[in-house]
Amino acid sequence: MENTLKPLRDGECVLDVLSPRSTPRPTVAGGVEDVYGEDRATEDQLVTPWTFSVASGYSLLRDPQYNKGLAFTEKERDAHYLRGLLPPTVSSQQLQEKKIMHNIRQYEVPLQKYTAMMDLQERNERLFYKLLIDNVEELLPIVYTPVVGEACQKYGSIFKRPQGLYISLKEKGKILEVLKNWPERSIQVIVVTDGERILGLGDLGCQGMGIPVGKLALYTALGGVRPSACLPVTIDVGTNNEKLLNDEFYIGLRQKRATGKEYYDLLHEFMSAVKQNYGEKVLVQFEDFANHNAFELLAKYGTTHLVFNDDIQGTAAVVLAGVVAALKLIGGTLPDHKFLFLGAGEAGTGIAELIALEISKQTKAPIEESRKQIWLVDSKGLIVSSRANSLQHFKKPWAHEHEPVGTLIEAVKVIKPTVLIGSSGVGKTFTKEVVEAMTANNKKYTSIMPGLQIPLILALSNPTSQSECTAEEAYTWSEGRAIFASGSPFDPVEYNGKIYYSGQSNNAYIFPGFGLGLVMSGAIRVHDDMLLAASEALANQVTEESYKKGMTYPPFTDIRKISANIAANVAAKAYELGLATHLPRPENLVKYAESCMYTPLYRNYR
Ligand SMILES: NC(=O)C1=CN([C@@H]2O[C@H](COP(=O)(O)OP(=O)(O)OC[C@H]3O[C@@H](n4cnc5c(N)ncnc54)[C@H](OP(=O)(O)O)[C@@H]3O)[C@@H](O)[C@H]2O)C=CC1
Ligand SMILES: CC(=O)C(=O)O
Ligand SMILES: [Mg+2]
Repeated sequence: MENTLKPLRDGECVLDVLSPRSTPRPTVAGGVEDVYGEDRATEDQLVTPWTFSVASGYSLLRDPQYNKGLAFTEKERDAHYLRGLLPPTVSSQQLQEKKIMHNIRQYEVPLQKYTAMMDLQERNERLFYKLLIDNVEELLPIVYTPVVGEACQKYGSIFKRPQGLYISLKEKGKILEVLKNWPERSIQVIVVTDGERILGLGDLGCQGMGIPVGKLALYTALGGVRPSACLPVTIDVGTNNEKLLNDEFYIGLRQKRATGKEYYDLLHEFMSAVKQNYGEKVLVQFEDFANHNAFELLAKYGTTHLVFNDDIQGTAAVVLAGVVAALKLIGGTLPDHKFLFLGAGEAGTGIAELIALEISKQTKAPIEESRKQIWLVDSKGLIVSSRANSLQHFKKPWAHEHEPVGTLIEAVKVIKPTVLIGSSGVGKTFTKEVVEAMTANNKKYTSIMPGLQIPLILALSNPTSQSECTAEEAYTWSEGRAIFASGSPFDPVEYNGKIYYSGQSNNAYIFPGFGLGLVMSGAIRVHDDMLLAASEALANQVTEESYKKGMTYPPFTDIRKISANIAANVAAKAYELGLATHLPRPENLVKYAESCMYTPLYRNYR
């Protein structure tokens, strides 16, 4: 029998274990003798967790990377010791997909659909990705926002098997060894969280793991990065969430969050180990860190590592793309518009800065000038110069000269923005009064040019429960005038006999293609111009059909093509900036991106 052993790590040796296939001896009870004596061991006796790894027979069926279930052909069943381990039927991948989609659709509770998808990922990776790619609009809300939010809240209860690396304070001093415990060696993309700001749900500690797992599933399904090159990581420094600390099923460290030096030392050890283990070209995506750490980590590691903060930078690129695309519907040029944000954290200030950068590029005015048409409201009201001394550093550039304004509704009335962006993480904050005031402010434009649809309202906060308003509220309260998009998806809405479609303004449009562009060009650093390149590529993919529906984003059904275009534009910028190391530059970068993309079709086994 030919057993194909998985590659060993450097310095490892094969233990000459007894294969269960070698001379099994019948026992009195009619079973097979327990050659290791494990079944007879008591809890107090030490035993060795013997294991062997072969890509054939029973273990092949339990290896999600290679398992094909009923799709193993007759020939493969013979060649790989599968006879009798499967029922006689041979299915196609299409039939398997049809069956599982049918089963998933039977579940009424979204979390059941989520666990069904995670179980599939654990069982048959290629089938999981085939489902996700072919049914992206239906399954994205399950493996990603909003359902992944609920999954994180209940992660301890639904936890079955680890899907990523858990690096806690207990691993301090050993992080390089911990990385080596992960079975895959050639990692290209790491998504890491410390669980402190999971979507708009706050501190979920170690249970934030659902986010890197979900984001990386999208890296593969939407961006074509192969699954074995993706590594989800959760850094566990404790949690300040009392509910979790008192939950008997909580899976993380039961302590308050470490801060200051202890926190930064652990993060530094992690970042150093990552570079040492995977090299300079591994992409580290920071995800859902609280803003008191996120900006600092990005600034610190942006000059030494290939890092990217999705919440600050990915969100900025997706929103800029949506606004630029929306100009066809709302009229004017980007510099003509006035922006008001509710929420001045990672997403809010990140978006504001990229919009200001793009305005500066277009007007050739200094960025300080461009910032003046962008206003932000935080939990204490409008950010104005009289507050400058008490503001966090990332808010300071937005402290414009103005009287203090305490509430959003007052700010809408005095600033009179054409674009309103919600990035506060607090649901229901775009009230009827706010949407009506936005609409009234912009009535004069729409009456002069009836073709225009103003205002543009983006309710970015996730999951759906935290959305600043619903699509129905936006359309109804604006009497059908608003262009609306949201971070989590909403179904089409009927208002006054017309169907209104809203887009999903979510960084999921950007990070998979952005990451692919970095990986395929061998980029060593991220540059703001690459974000502008990604944003431009996305805006250019919005079709006439989408515009006709009032949407400022292309459909997710086209996402692989969109990601290839984003990747190509990002890679082109990396080459132009001299930050690409994969030389020579491929001539046709879109074709090259497509050729790099993982496809989930089954492969034939010899
Ligand atoms: N659609 C998408 O692709 C993305 C969506 N998001 C979503 O955006 C939200 C915010 O994320 P992020 O920016 O990282 O979070 P941060 O915690 O960094 O920022 C939140 C901001 O909202 C402000 N805020 C909180 N409550 C209120 C309130 N009641 N009124 C006014 N302002 C308030 C905070 O004010 P203060 O500073 O005074 O505390 C802070 O400025 C989350 O729900 C997240 O899911 C994030 C990234 C991408
Ligand atoms: C989408 C995303 O990254 C967030 O809500 O945090
Ligand atoms: Mg995020």
